[in-house]
Amino acid sequence: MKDIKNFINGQYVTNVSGKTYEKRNPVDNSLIGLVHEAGQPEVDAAVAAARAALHGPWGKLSVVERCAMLDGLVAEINHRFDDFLQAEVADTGKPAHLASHIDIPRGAANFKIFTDTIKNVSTESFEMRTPDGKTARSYGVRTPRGVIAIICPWNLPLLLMTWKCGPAMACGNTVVVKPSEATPSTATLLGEVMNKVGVPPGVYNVVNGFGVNSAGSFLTAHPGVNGITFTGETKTGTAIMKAAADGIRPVSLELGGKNAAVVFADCDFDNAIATVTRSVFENCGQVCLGTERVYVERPIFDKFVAALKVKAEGMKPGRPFDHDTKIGPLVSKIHQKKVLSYYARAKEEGATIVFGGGVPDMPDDLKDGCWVEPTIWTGLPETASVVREEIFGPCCHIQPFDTEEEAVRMANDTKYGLATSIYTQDISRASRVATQIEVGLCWINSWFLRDLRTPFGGSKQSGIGREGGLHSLEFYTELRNVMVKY
Ligand SMILES: NC(=O)c1ccc[n+]([C@@H]2O[C@H](COP(=O)([O-])OP(=O)(O)OC[C@H]3O[C@@H](n4cnc5c(N)ncnc54)[C@H](O)[C@@H]3O)[C@@H](O)[C@H]2O)c1
Ligand SMILES: O=C/C=C/C=C(\O)C(=O)O
Repeated sequence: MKDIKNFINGQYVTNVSGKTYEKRNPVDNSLIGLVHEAGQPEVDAAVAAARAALHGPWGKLSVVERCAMLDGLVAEINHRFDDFLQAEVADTGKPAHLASHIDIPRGAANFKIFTDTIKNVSTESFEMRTPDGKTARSYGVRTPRGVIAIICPWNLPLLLMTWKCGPAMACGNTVVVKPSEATPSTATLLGEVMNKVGVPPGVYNVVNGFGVNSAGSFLTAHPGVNGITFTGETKTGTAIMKAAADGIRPVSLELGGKNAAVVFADCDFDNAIATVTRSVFENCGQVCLGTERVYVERPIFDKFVAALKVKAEGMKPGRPFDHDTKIGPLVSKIHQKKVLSYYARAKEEGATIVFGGGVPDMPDDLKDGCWVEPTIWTGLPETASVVREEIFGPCCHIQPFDTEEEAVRMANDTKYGLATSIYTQDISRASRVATQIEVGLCWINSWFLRDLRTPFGGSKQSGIGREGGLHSLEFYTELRNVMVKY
């Protein structure tokens, strides 16, 4: 059984309170280990260590020296690929082939993209004539923002944590990470790698625990934190934004979504089916960019529904390392209960259940896992709960449409604005629709393809700010203007 501790000032520590909580395997509900919950003392110690590290050897490194150290981190994460894979799969239950193609490679890539970016960043300079006839020149100076609080969700634990840690550290900040209570292992494991490559103590810290009245809220309320970057539910984003207001700390928020796929009759049908299958069911539907609303032009509606049903029927649930496993469990019993409540709601509201809607019949040794069936609904109005509210499970509602205007109107009819995918071979129409959809991320004939230099983030109630490439500098650095007269 694992003993999952906090990582503060380069040391693995438990806590003053002695409080622990169980981490269970979502596949079969077996006990993975005990997590030592960080309380106020541990959060205080982590923030103090991060503050001290800013003024120690870390703060004295040049950009090139800092990036060289982080490139060593990239190599060591790749060297310990299997350790991270085992830890992530144990925490989440996700299929190993998914984690080995998405989650773990991004753990390294999310540092590499920012060491490459930061080494080549310039700032602007202007010259002006002064009133007394002399000259003045301005130039920009970027400095680290300071101690960054990083609060992460459970669906892509290593990917989403390093997506914040990478730019934060490449820009010279120090960090205190609060992983999700459901998935503490990879963030905690990364501490070993930080020590191995010589990242000074206090630069990277991990406090495990929950949100309210636990490590999460202690961290966001801490006056020693200079910025908060958060990924999680929109309602949590609201709470964190309120906490950040005291002391006027900036936030970067990646929040919830209720993403649409818009499928036109002229699409490459096989590509559309294959890609929507991924965007609905991949990671057991636990991807913020995932599709829960599918709009299909009427001439191909029946054909599309039938084809997606065949894909859902082929989604064999199973253990992460079984080669024929196509879908894993949800991350926890709590989340399984939430998703099943929406399955029940859809039935009550009169949905046609094309496939799924319940719990799969699992072998005895897996029956206690957090399993749900991949599910497809049709026949509901746009006002139905499963069409309006984020479920974050392997399910979608498919709605026909007759005109482009109707499709755009329905896709935009949500408080969220995270991601959309559009399927058509008419590039003019694709561009026309993409510029009307109110989201931060729009894929055409594709989904979840990522160029890490591009701006990533949500509109409306799906987030604040953009992270990726140069865009991350806005949050992770302070830009100072210096003017000299001569
Ligand atoms: N936009 C994105 O890039 C993105 C990516 C992944 C997940 N998400 C969203 O995250 C949600 C699923 O993840 P989740 O269930 O872990 O989200 P969540 O909001 O319940 O928790 C996220 C993190 O916040 C912490 N937390 C909760 N309340 C807090 C508080 N008051 N103060 C400080 N910390 C607090 C939790 O402990 C956890 O570490 C979904 O809504 C999904 O859409 C968004
Ligand atoms: O579940 C949400 C996925 C988010 C993905 C990213 O933040 C990324 O690919 O950088």
